[in-house]
Amino acid sequence: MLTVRAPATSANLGSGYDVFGIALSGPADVLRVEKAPRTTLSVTGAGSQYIPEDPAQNTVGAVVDALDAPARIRIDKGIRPASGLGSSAASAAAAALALNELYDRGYSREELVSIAAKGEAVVAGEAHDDNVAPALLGGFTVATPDGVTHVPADLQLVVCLPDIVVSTSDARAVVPDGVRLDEMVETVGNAATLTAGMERDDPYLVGRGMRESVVTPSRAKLIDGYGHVHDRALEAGATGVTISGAGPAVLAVCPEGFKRRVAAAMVEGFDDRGVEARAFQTTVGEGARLLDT
Ligand SMILES: Nc1ncnc2c1ncn2[C@@H]1O[C@H](COP(=O)(O)OP(=O)(O)O)[C@@H](O)[C@H]1O
Ligand SMILES: N[C@@H](CCOP(=O)(O)O)C(=O)O
Repeated sequence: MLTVRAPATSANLGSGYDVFGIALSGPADVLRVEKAPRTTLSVTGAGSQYIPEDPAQNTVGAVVDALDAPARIRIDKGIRPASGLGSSAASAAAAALALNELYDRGYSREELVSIAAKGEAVVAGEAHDDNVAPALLGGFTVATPDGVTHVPADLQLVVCLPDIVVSTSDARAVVPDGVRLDEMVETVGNAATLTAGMERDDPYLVGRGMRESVVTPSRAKLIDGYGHVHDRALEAGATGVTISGAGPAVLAVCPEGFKRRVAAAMVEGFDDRGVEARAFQTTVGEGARLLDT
C-alpha cells in the first residue's frame, strides 16, 4: 500500500487566469492506494458527502484509466470541494503520483500534470492544468499549452474560506467572452509584475501583480461580502487580495508577521456580512509527496 499527500492549490492569482497556480502548505488530501483487480473508491473527510465514489464521476477515476492502474483507493479529504482551493485537483494529483509509483509507470512529475488534468476534465468539462501543476510540482507554476514552468517561491499567505459553495463550472459561466485592448495591456503588466515578484519572493510585487479587472469582478458577485473582505484584508496589511481559483475562497498575500491580523480581519469581514468563514494561515508549499506508512 502507498500513501500520498497532495496539497490545496490556489489558481489564477488574479492576473493569471487559467495559467498561474501556487501550492499551499495546507490543507491537503491524503490518498491510500493498493493494487486491485478492479477500481473501488471510498471517500471520507471534508465535504465527502458531496463527492461521488463512482470512479467514472470522480477525478481519480480518469487518472486510473490514463495509467491503466486499477486499485483500491481511499481518499481522506482535507480540502472541501467547490472551495476554490483545488480540491478535485488535489485528489487527481495524488492519484497520479501514487499510481505511477504503485505500477512503476516511470512518468516524470511534469508528465503526470497532463495525466492528472484528465481528472479535472471530468468535473470541469475541460482539462485545465493550473491546479494540478502546482499540486504535483509545488511552488508557483505557469501552465500553458506549451508546458509548465515552475518557480520555487517563499511567500506568506492567508486563505479565507466562507461557508458558501461556488462550483467551478458556475464560476466559469460568468467569465466575459472577450477583453478590450486596454484590459489586456493592464493584465499583461500585472502578470509580469507578479512573476518577477515570485522569482524574488517579494510579497509587494506579487500583491500588486494580482490586480485584474475582467474575470475577478464578474466572479466577485458570486461571493457574498467579497468586496468588504478584500478591503479589510488590505487595511490589515495584506499586499494583495484576490479570489482563489473560481472561489469562494479568498487569497491574501502578506508581509512577514502580518498573517494573524489579516486572517482575523478576513473572518470578521465575512462575519460583518452574515457569512461564516474560516481562515488558513499558510505559505507557498511543496507538491504532492509519498508519506511513510
Ligand atoms: N476527488 C474529488 N475531490 C473533490 N471533488 C471531486 C472529486 N471528484 C469529483 N469531485 C466533484 O468535483 C466538484 C468540485 O470541483 P470544483 O467545483 O472544481 O471545486 P474545487 O475547486 O474545490 O476542486 C464537486 O462536484 C465534486 O463532487
Ligand atoms: N482556472 C480555473 C481554476 C479553478 O480552480 P478551483 O480551485 O476553483 O477549481 C478557474 O478559474 O476556473
